[in-house]
Amino acid sequence: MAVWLFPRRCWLLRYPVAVAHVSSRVTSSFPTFQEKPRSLADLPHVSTMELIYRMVFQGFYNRIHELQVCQSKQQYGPIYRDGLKSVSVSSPKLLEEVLRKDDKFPSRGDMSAWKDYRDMKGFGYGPFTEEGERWYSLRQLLNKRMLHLKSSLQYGGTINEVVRDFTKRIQYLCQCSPTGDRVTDVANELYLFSLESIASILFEARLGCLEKDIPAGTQDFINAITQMFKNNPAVFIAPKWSHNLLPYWRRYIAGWDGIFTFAKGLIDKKLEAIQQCVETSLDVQGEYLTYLLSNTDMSMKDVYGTITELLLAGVDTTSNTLTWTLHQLSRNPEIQNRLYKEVSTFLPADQSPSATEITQIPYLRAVIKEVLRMYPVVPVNGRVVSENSISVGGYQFPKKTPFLFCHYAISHDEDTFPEPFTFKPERWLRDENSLPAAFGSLPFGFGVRSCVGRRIAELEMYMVLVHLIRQYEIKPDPAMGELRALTRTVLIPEQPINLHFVDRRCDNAA
Ligand code: HEM
Repeated sequence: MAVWLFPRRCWLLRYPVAVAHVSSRVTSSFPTFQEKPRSLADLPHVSTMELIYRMVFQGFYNRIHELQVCQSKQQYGPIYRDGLKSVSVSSPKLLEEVLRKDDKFPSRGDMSAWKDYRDMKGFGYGPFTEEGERWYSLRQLLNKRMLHLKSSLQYGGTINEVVRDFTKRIQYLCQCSPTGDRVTDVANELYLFSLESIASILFEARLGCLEKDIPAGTQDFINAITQMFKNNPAVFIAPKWSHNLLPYWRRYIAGWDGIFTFAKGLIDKKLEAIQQCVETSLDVQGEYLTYLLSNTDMSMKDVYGTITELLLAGVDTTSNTLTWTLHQLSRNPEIQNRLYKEVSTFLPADQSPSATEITQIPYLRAVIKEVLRMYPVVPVNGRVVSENSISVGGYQFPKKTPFLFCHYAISHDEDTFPEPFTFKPERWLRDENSLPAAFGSLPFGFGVRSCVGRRIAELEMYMVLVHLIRQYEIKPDPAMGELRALTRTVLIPEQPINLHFVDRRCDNAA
């Protein structure tokens, strides 16, 4: 069967992706710009059978990012049809071509699986699911209090408080460990941090994720998110008629139920508090949720949809990026040391740095940029360009062609990033003219539909890193071997990561 599906190409798959030559120079059927534009039909394409074989029998279902590298860089070139009716794009130049021709109200494509749940249960759409002019108005509203640098800095105090509790928790976990410095499953701890942090901004309330015992409702919510994301790819890929026949749909719906029940409970509680203030003529105090709730254009069902989507988007993304960061720093002591020195130079010791100070440390920013290049937390993204037919890479595409952006393959392109599998924050420190191509790594997306939480995510990540690095030297677990990534909608570590947090104030820190 393998021979039938991959007549002359299957040898490629025997090489581990991490060491394979990855270069956008592999442009087998890529036309030069002098040629007459070709059409969709001229593109190299993956058959649906091949895709199924790769996903199911070769196990790429969980490693879609690796499949991007195999298919786009080694087999089909930087633009091809991917077996699901989309056009895959995997070079910085082609990505730029598509994004610069994007619609006024960009669309990521079919979100019907997410919409179906909201329609079934009577919830409104949030920034992910909303489209067209309604999406645009919603984004205008959300951007004001979240995306603009000045407005995001106002959350510095809230995040600092959560970070302080997180470092206390790390200290407690270390003390409980047999060696006095070990934290097991760091990803889980960072997940709790990210959830506590984004919830404290959105709901203006603490959830208790960083306490010794996590409240039961919070744990149910965490489990519900995991369940929804785990079943999400199957729901997107499988035809609608199969939903009620196979178990994934039931699990998917149960996951969403848990997510919305939790978010709705917190929103309703806040609303009650606001109503009490109004009834007793007290000033209504608050930040994000209060701002949305007091916006008369938003119905309650839209508030539920919006806050829930913000909450969802703000947890796995930040926590996984932080997990990969600590993993890389533990494996690269010289980089960690440089970061420690720079942080110590920029910030006065033993003082909680302000949000403004923290966003101005070049090496800290470079470390996060490099982590997001190596592990783009959203490894696949897309656009459907509906307004005009467009030409990309010398091919002419009709309106409504769905494009899939292979961000993992793009940010591992050898021509843009020499030694793409090596962690080198210095890449991002050069002067503006010699920085890597702008579209080589776009972890937060591009344009008006890019990540609304970017500023908050950066602030959270910088703050927690500064606190950790000032207090601890982070060392790897010697028992841990190579660590691969899995695609679970976002890019996650394949196995739990344990780390040693050696207190710098003790003599045993190197
Ligand atoms: C490391 C952290 C994060 C990364 C790498 C990240 C990345 C992304 C990416 C790639 C997109 C799609 C952009 C596009 O299509 O062009 C996106 C969208 C989005 N992100 Fe983030 N994100 C992060 C954190 C957050 C946080 C903390 C929040 C919430 C406060 C958030 C909320 C959203 C929302 C609501 C959207 C949809 C925007 C829209 O469609 O209008 N993200 N993010």
